[in-house]
Amino acid sequence: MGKAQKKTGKGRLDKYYKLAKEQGYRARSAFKLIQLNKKYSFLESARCCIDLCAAPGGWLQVASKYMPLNSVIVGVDLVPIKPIPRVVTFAADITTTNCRNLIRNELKDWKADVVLHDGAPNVGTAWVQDAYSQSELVLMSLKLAAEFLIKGGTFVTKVFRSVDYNNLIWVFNQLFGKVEATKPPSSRNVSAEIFVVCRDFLAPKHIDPKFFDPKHVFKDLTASAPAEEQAVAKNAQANVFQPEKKRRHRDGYADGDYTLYKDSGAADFVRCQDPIAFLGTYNKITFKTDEEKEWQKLDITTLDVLANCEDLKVLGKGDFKTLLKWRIALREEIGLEVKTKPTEELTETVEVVEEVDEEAQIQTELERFNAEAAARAKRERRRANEIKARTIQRMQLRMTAPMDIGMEQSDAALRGQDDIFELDDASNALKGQRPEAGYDESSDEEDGDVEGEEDDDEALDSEEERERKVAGLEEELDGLYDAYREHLRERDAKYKVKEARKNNKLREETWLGVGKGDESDDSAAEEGGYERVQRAKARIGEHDSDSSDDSSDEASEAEDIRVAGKKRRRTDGPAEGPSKSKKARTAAKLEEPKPAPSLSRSAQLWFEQDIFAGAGEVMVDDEEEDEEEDEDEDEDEDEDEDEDVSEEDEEAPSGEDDFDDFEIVPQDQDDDVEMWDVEGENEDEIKQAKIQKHGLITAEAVTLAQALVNRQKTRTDLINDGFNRHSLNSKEGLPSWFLDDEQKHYKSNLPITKEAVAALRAKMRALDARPIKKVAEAKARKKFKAAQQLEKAKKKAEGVSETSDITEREKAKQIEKLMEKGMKGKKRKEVKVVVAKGVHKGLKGRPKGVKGRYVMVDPRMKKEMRAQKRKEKANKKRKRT
Ligand SMILES: C[S@@+](CC[C@H](N)C(=O)[O-])C[C@H]1O[C@@H](n2cnc3c(N)ncnc32)[C@H](O)[C@@H]1O
Repeated sequence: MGKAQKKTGKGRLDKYYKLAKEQGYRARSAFKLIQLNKKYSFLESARCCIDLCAAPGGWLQVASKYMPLNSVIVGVDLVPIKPIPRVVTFAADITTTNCRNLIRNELKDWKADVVLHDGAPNVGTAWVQDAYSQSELVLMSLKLAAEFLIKGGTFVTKVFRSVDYNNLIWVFNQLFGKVEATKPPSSRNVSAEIFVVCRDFLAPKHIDPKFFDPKHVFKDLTASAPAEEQAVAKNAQANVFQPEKKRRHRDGYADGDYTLYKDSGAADFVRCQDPIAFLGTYNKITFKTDEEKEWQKLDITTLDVLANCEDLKVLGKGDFKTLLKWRIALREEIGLEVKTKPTEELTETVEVVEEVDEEAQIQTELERFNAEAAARAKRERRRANEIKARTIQRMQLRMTAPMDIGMEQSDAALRGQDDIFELDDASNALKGQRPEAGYDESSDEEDGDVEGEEDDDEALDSEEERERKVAGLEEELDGLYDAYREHLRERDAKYKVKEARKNNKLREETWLGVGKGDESDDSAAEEGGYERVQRAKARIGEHDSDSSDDSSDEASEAEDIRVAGKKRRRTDGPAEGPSKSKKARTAAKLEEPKPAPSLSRSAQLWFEQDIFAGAGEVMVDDEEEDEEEDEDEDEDEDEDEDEDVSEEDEEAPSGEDDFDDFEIVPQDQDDDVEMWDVEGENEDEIKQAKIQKHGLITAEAVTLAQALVNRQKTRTDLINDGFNRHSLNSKEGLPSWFLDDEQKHYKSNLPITKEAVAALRAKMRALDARPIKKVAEAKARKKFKAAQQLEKAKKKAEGVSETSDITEREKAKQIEKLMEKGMKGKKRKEVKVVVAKGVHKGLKGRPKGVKGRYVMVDPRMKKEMRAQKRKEKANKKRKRT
């Protein structure tokens, strides 16, 4: 610590770091002592102070500033401390007698009023091997304090939140009248450090040496060790059940365990009694020993399993399940888990020796015993399952916290000890069939069973047993996951918004296909998209053959689709051909009775998809196009496209032609308005106008438009493309966590071409290049002023030319000057920038050799600002790539 550390990240930007720099303190920690002293005022009245672990000397500086002038201040640290006025320093280890002697020599028979300790074991490669942990260092500093403090003196020390904390406080209380723990504002919240101010030293004549013996203090008072272990196990379980949630080490690190990264051998995982806690604790499962390497080659050790073992911290629930299943299979493979044989098999062994009457009797006895034991085991299992189910239900009803279940899980884990029993006889084998994690789906079926019936034999099958174990685990994980989500939903408003957004997005992303307009969403969802399209096509085809028939609902729906489509098609049908002039087309359109702009529900569903967002521009309306004819360069494109469309229409068979007659209407995400809503007419127009104004704004829409324009695709192709594996996915019966995962990672790939992205980018760049209103105004002002100045100069020049008392040559010179001035405008006064370094450092008043206006700049600030700009630039680049 004594070494100057590179102040980067949090340190650099920290307010106290800057303050320390400004005020000349060697370390930001100086403010901790200032704030502690502000609260307890122990420095002002002190005449002698010892600072243990004092390098680089921040606290010593504070002590020297706040203590009376002629006071004695002694600082000790492993590393030498640069001299500080009025302060004596030593380089020594505070845990050694040498250090004690050095202080004694310095103080003679003086006693210290204050002993300070801000030590932290030097963090380095030897951290774990360091003989003295932080708590031990505190105890050692307390020992020195007890030796040098005056009665009523103050001892200030830094401790870390850890299991030793309470023990230390207990010892402090034995030696001091008042003990208070506090965290000064300058101590970072992320740091686990707390400062304990022990006042009113009791100075007992005899102090029990055990108070300073780490082994004794931390052993005798460590009553909380089992509790801590439990907490660690609980945390570990929570890591598995809720991998998304990050936990803080509120209790500090486990004693002697200061690393975040932990790995462990596969053998430990397979043999441990609490696999869930194991998965939550370690980062990696390794295969180092010969035995483990053998396991790696087994068939059950799939690539998935191996990949999961690599980094446990990134796994989801599904991955954890895979590992748990693998563990069970491996345990069976190596004989740790007893593969329980069906009772029939066991009985057969006895049947071999049937001749002997006595043995037959034994066999019947054994059979009876087996059946009884099985029934008992089953009853127990059922009871446990009922309790578990009830708890999960309670949890879902928010009557109990997920933590409770976690605790039960640990109970279950304890029960897992059954696994290690070697069951040699039949009865033991039957007892050992208790599932590892309680809740069992099959329990409901079993409820109906008559105990001791023959089905029991089947239930004892080892495969089934394993299945049940896995099912139990899965059930439990699912229950916990649901509860966790529920809990999140309750607590986090943002989560609700996220969920809502997710649902909306889901609606957008799903390719819903075409269904009956009057069908409810639910029924539509049950049906495959393809069938719906086929039916819609068929309906439209029917309608074509009899276009005047408006009696049936279906036909009227098809008619509406057709009429709506006509509104869009500038050619008004294939018969008119692409060559028809715009005006003629417009006239024809005006003659036609204006159709209702609304779409059938099916069309709405279809065009709600993201891919059609902004596509309205492609299907530009005649009138609108005419209006903007002269200003929009996209227009040509539009025209081309429309011509394509009409050509295509000509080629298409009549049924398909009519089906193509959809109007592309951009829909609001939440637009659940009925399709026949006439009021929506205006709204649609507004939306169309918006699209017209802003153009295609998504890369998907541009891609589609380009594909249509380049004749790479027809609209029928696009519709057919819409039916992919995603459109017919059934989500029935899938667990919620799986669906959540799917939503995140399993997404349909909408086509986006490089060209489309480039086109959009170019459009955006063109937009960016346009000056904003203010800039344009400023430029105009500048121009106006320049013109005014020129005008003025001209007038002056005229005046000069009219004067008769100077020669022509002088006149010409003066006019030239005036015009030059008028052209250039007013010159800005230059401001010289003077960097406050070298001879200019700390200068007051005008620097030497600098004339005119000047500004002094701090070199540090300049550097920092440059660094900041550099960082921002790098960040932007990173984001772009
Ligand atoms: C956080 S720094 C102290 C900062 C100091 N209070 C200041 O304001 O400048 C902790 C110091 O404890 C010192 N240290 C750690 N173990 C020590 C030991 N056994 N004896 C003496 N100093 C020790 C380290 O060398 C380090 O300089």
